[in-house]
Amino acid sequence: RLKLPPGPFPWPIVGSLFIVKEPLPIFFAELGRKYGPVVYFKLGMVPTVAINSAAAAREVLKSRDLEFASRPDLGNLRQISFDYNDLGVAPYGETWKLMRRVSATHLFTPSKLNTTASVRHREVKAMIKNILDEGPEVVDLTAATNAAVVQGVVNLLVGTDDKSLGIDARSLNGIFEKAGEELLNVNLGDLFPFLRRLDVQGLERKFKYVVMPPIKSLMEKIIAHHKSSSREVEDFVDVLVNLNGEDALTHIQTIGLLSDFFIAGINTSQTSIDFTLAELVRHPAILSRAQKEIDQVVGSSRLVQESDLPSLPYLHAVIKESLRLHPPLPLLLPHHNPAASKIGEYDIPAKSTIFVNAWAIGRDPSTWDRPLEFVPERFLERDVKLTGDDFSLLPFGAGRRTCAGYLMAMRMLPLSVATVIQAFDLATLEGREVDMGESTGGATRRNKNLMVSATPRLAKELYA
Ligand code: HEM
Repeated sequence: RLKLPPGPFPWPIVGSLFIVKEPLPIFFAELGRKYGPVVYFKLGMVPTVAINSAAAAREVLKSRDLEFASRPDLGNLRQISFDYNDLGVAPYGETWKLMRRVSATHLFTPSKLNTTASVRHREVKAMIKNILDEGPEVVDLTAATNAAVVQGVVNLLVGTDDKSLGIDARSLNGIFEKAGEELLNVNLGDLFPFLRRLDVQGLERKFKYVVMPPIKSLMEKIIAHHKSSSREVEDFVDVLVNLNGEDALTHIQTIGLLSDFFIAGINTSQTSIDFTLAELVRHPAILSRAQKEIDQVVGSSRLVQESDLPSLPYLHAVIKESLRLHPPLPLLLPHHNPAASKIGEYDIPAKSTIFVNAWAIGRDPSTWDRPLEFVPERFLERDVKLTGDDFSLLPFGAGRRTCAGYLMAMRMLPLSVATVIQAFDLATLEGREVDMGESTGGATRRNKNLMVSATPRLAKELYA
């Protein structure tokens, strides 16, 4: 007899579907308070486990990492990944290993990232120019930073600054945003496998015939352009089309990997910059301490550079605190165990979907003192790394499926925040508080754009 983790009663066929409430991270945390850190339930017919403690997360992502390193086979994911010819949602196996190796050895190495630092510096300059042009009294900081992130990531990936490409970053991002929205639709075939082949809602047909063709043809245009021209700074496509030997990717794998980077890299970066700036605007003393640190290390005659980042420990503490409270992917990406496994004393049936609740773990009162308060100082006293070796802080996940873009994200995020606060004194608009309302599910976003006053702090020529 299996010893399953505790959880709500599984009704035949529907399981616990009727008690599920959005937002899922909060719902799973509530289940955790009732049943314990490892909760078992059925979403429709699918065995599902919610992990709400650092100790249980350590077991899933470290001790039994290999057993839980796959992803569930979901209809929408299959379509968006060109039939799992990708990295982010491919099952654990040979394609995933190839994609991961290519990403780790050819794209996200420190030396490769150094060669593209100029692209990121250009984009943060665009960010502060956007803010200056709008300010100083009323600035939509979310819009200004989001636009620069899109431009920056897209330039790093496909080099849209190369005018002969004839594609602009915003419209390219637009087609991925649409695909991202479609991804959020619950596919009944995933919950009730006997419906799978029928595609009763037509979601998979929509992906196949409406959503994916424009993505595929744009990616094909971009790849063809890169094969016949070169750029000053090598972008990701340049690297991918020149791979050879055992690292060479097929045409569809190149498209799948690039699409992953668009989907995984843009929203997460925008959300984390936006939340961090919102917390700083809400906490003027913390903002001022972070600005002082930058002033001391960088001065005011030049803008902060990526090479300055290691000398800014308080800035890093601010970033960690923001990611602790507001992980952009609060449930990571779903994990999956193809074979039966265990977590602690409990049996986990084969083919379960595992949600690691990074949101709840980051707010766990048994780990964090004053868990709901924004206190960056806690990370000056306690060195907790973001790379998943401390399982109480998991914004990037951990183990084999940890974020592939971590090194790039941890350049873009601190650089963007540091440049904005070095260049501007930010304050809430008179009489208004920062609205921290968020919609959270698979991914989190603040509901309202961050409106602030932004008074320049540096000489005019630095904003040009
Ligand atoms: C602050 C920004 C970011 C955060 C918080 C973040 C967070 C995450 C998380 C939580 C996962 C899932 C880990 C798991 O399932 O265990 C993930 C996976 C991934 N991320 Fe990120 N990410 C960020 C930025 C980026 C960027 C900039 C890129 C690339 C351009 C990227 C590419 C990926 C990919 C490809 C995966 C799938 C890895 C796999 O399944 O093997 N991410 N990320």
